[in-house]
Order: sequence, then C-alpha cells, then structure tokens
Amino acid sequence: MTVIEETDTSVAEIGTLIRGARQNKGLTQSQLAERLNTSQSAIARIEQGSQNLSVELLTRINRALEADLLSIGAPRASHLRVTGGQQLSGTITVKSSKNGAVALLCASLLNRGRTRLRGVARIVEVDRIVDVLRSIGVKVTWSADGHDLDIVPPTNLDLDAMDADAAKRTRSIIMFLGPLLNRNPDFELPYAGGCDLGTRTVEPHMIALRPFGLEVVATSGAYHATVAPDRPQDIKVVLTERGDTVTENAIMAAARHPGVTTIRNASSNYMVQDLCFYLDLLGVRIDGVGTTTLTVHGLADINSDVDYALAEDPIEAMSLLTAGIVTHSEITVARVPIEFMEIELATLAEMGLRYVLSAEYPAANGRTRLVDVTVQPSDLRAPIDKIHPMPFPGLNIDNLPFFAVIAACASGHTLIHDWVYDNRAIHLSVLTRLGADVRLLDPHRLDINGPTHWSGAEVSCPPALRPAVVILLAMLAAKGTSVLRGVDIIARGYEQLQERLIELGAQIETFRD
Ligand SMILES: CC(=O)N[C@H]1[C@@H](OP(=O)(O)OP(=O)(O)OC[C@H]2O[C@@H](n3ccc(=O)[nH]c3=O)[C@H](O)[C@@H]2O)O[C@H](CO)[C@@H](O)[C@@H]1O
Ligand SMILES: C=C(OP(=O)(O)O)C(=O)O
Repeated sequence: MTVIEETDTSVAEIGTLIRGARQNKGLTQSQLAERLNTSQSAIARIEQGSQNLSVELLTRINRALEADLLSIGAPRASHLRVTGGQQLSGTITVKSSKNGAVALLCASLLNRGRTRLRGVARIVEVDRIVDVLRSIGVKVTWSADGHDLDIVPPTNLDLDAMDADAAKRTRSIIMFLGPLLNRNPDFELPYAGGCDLGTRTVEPHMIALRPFGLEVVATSGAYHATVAPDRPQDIKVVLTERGDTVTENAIMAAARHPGVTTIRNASSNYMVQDLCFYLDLLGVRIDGVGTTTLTVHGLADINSDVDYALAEDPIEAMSLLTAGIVTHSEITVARVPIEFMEIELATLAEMGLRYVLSAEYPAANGRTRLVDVTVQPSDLRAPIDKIHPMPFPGLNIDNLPFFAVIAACASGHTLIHDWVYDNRAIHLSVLTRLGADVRLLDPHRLDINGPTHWSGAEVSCPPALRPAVVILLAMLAAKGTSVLRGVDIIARGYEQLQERLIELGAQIETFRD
C-alpha cells in the first residue's frame, strides 16, 4: 500500500486542502468523520498534517467530499491484478443486500420516528441514497462500529435542496415516489440512473402509483409529480410487470394510505420481503407476504422508533458460491438465505455440483431462513435445458450472470437466456478474452461451450455490476496473471469483495494508474 508519510511536508499541504474542501462542502469535522466511519479527532489530525495518509484513505476522503482535490490528472480508477488458478479455502459470510438496503432507506421516509437499520452493507449505492436523504434534511447517522444506520426524517423535507448528482446515479431514487406521494401534493425528482443494462422504463411505476392519484410529467432531467387530493378508501393495484422496485413503490404508497390496498402480480422477492418485515414492525399489516397478492392495511400516520436487521443477500451468496465453484475449491458460504437460492442450488445440482447444507437457522430479523452452504470440487456438466431467470420463486435475474462463468467450467453446451435485460448478456461475452467459448446468439441468449482452459488476460471492467464480478471470478479460475481495469463499479453493490476473497486465499492486488 502506498503511504504518504507524516514527515513529508506534502501531508500538511494535503491537510489544508482537505480542510478547505470540507468547509466548502459545509461539513463539520464530525460530519466528515461520520462519512468516513472515523473519529472527529482523526479528521483534526489529518487536517493538521499530523497523520500518515494511505492512497486508500485519500480516495475515501475524495469520495466523501465529492472532490477531485487529490487526483493527479484524470480521476484515478482502481484496477485489480489477479493471480488466478489458486484454490480457495475457509468460510466467508454473506452480508446484507444492496437492494434491501435501498428499499428500506426509502421506506424510512414513511416513519416520523427513528428507524435503526442494523447490518447495513457499506456500499456506494447505500452512500448515494444516504447522501440524497441528508440533502433533503433527513438525519442519517452511522453507528460507531459502522454497521448500523439511524434515520430520523424532519417534519418537512427540503426537496428543493436534493443532491441531484447523487440521486441521478442511482435507479433507486424512483422509490422516493411511493413515500413522497403521501407527504407532498407536488414534487420533483431527478431521472433515475443505474447500471448500463439497456432500457428500463419507469412506466410500470406510474401504472402502480396512479391509483393513489399520482401523475408524473417528465420535464428536462426531472420527473414532475402531482398527487390528486381524493382517492378511494380501498385501492386495487394491478401491476403490469412483476418488478421488485415497482412492487416496493406500491407497498410504500399503500403503507400510509389509510385504507386497504390490494396489489396483484406483486413480486415476493427478497427485498420486497425485507420491506414487508420492516413495515410490520411499524404496525402496517401486510397479508400475503411471499405470494403474488399483497393486501396492505395502511396507516394515516406512522411514528415509531424501531430496529430492523436487514436480511442476507442471495446475490452475494451466489457470487461467493461461484468463487468456490469456478476455482474447484471447498469453501463454506455462511448465512445463505435459502428461500431465495433454492432454484439456483437445484440447477447447480443438475450440473453435478456437490454441496452440503447445514441445518436452517433464523436471520437476525427473525424471519429469513439461513443455511451455511459448503461447495466441494466437482466435475460439472452442462444442464440439458436452458438456464433462464424468472421473478421469485424462479432463478433470480441478478444471479443469472454467475451461471455464465459456471457454465464455462462445465462440459458441453449451455444455453443461457436473459429475457429480462437487453444489455446484460453482451457484457458476459467478455469471458472469451479469458479463453471461454461464449457465443452471443442475440442480445438475450448466450451459447457457452465448456470446459474452458482459462488463461489470464487484461480486460476492462464491464459497466454493469454483476458482469463485472463474473469477470473477476473467471480471473480467479484463470492460471497466470490477469488485470481487471476500472473496477470501481463493484463497490456499488459489494462491501470489500476483493479483501474478503483474499481472506479465502485469492491473490488479488489493487492498484491505480
Ligand atoms: C434496487 C433493486 O431492487 N434492483 C433490482 C430490481 O430492479 P427494478 O425493480 O428497478 O427492475 P426493473 O423494473 O428495471 O425490471 C428489470 C427489467 O425486467 C423487466 N421485467 C421485470 C418484471 C417483469 O415481470 N417483466 C419484465 O419484463 C423490466 O421491464 C425491466 O426491463 O429488480 C431487477 C430485476 O429483478 C434487479 O435486476 C435489480 O437488481
Ligand atoms: C441491476 C442491478 O441493480 P440496480 O437495480 O441497482 O441497477 C443489480 O443489482 O444487479
């Protein structure tokens, strides 16, 4: 790790630069400390130039201040150098999900009381929503150990002050519509961003929220929302797509509607269940959790201090299992939310994967069922049928990309059909650079012929979260040295993934230009 020594006069200059940038941003030392998960006294030392600085810390300060003050020339992307072909060993624990966290951060706007979210993953997507919440006046505080978040909304949100830059970088901003429509008759939100996966319209959200009186006009760069004052006591919402965030938006709108809302064709995926469990703590009764018809008994006002422990992430579980599978290793992935991994494991069993499940035990939320999964080195074969995702309880859409690298390790032809995204399968064809025989039949279908004799290569990270991780995992399988350039996107959804893989024995080094 590069460390700038405290004896170096540049440390004092950097300290002065940091103080200026912090003051410019209107932050106190304590507020900056909180963003960096450190103490106010550490910030004071940094600003006085009496603390050694690592490049890693400087990068985090840069990000926390949204400044470019420490980069030389162009922004400095991170890259990984991977020495592959090593077997992994040991146990790795699944963290809570990006998608549950963003939903619950948005849902906390429904509660006038204090929401404490336990075990929140430290990922960039969470930071973005936290920044947006803070910018509109919500008090959001990380606990001293950096794992829990306290959220207290103000009486009136200052929507005009919204941090549009942070908002535009995340698609989840669309989930402000549901909570806001019961608070404000008229408001604006920036356009939703997210990974480069092709067209993802917001029309299903409009269809879901129209029954609550919401109308949205898209103006330049923003959605302008108005809410009609009158609406029926009992509302029926029929979703045209069984989407996750659209279901969450409808649930959040219904939670503060003082009547009964029935949502048909609802997603019952893991993040939707996380949301329902949290709302249950707030006193909102929801019948049908885990099914496609949800009945929400809303409340006109919610004012409760609650603690909710987020559930474990099935997508991270799949990512970590894949690391073991493609490196022919025996590893244990602990705290796997089994309800959301059953089809994936059944498909892997069809492909010849040997694995052992522990007895089930409950997650900290008391609701989600967990198991530890130990994968064993196995000779894999292509499945007879194509692999395709379906809304829950099907094979998860975000887990599909991991089957591309697994299929490349299996003997025979596997057809992978991503009917959902127009632009995700194409990113997986990058696997050919590492020696895989992957043919893109059309934007939605891949024919993968294995087993692959992997070889190291230098590759640019795809601009999409899951394919980026898939390429990293293929590099772990490939003997020799590989370089994955521009990996910052991985931190959008994974906390310290590289560091945790290193603990299993992976040889990964981070460097910058
Ligand atoms: C923050 C969050 O929770 N993000 C997840 C959520 O995004 P989100 O809920 O935003 O997903 P979208 O609404 O964009 O749906 C994804 C794509 O699937 C299509 N579609 C979806 C459902 C359906 O029944 N029919 C259909 O065609 C949509 O048109 C879209 O092209 O769900 C996606 C699909 O599970 C996941 O990849 C995302 O990780
Ligand atoms: C597509 C994904 O997320 P988002 O909806 O945040 O873009 C994902 O998690 O793979």
